[in-house]
Amino acid sequence: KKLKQVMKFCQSIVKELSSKKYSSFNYPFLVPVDPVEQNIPTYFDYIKEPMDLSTISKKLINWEYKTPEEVEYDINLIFKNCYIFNPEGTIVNMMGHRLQDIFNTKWAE
Ligand SMILES: Cc1ccc(Nc2c(-c3ccc(O)cc3)nc3c(C)cccn23)cc1
Repeated sequence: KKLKQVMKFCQSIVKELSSKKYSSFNYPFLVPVDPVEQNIPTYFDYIKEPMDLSTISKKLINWEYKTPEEVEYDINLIFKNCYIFNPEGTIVNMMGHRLQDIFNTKWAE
C-alpha cells in the first residue's frame, strides 16, 4: 500500500538528518535533550513537547504515525523547540536552521 512507501521515505529522511556527514550540526537533535547533562536546567520550563530524531525513528518503527503529516509535525517540533530555547544568533539556533534547510529540501523532493 502507498502508506508503506511514504513511511519508508519518512524513515529515510530521519536517517539522512541523523547522518554522520552532518555531525558538526545535527548532534543537539539526535537524542532527547538531557537538561542536567547539557547544563540547561530550565529547558522543560520552556519546552513542553520535547522531540528528537531518535524518538521519531522509534515511532516510525513502531508504526505510531498514521499519516506523513504527523511525522512532519514531529520533525518541525524539533526545530520549533530549538528556536524557542535558543535565540537567533546563538550557535544551536544556527545549527537548527542548517538542519531544517536540509529537511525542507529533502521533504520537498
Ligand atoms: C555550541 C553548542 C552549545 C551548547 C550545546 N548544547 C547541547 C545540546 C542542546 C540541545 C538542544 C538545545 O535546545 C540546546 C542544547 N545538546 C548537546 C549534546 C547532545 C552534546 C553536547 C552539547 N549539547 C550544543 C552546542
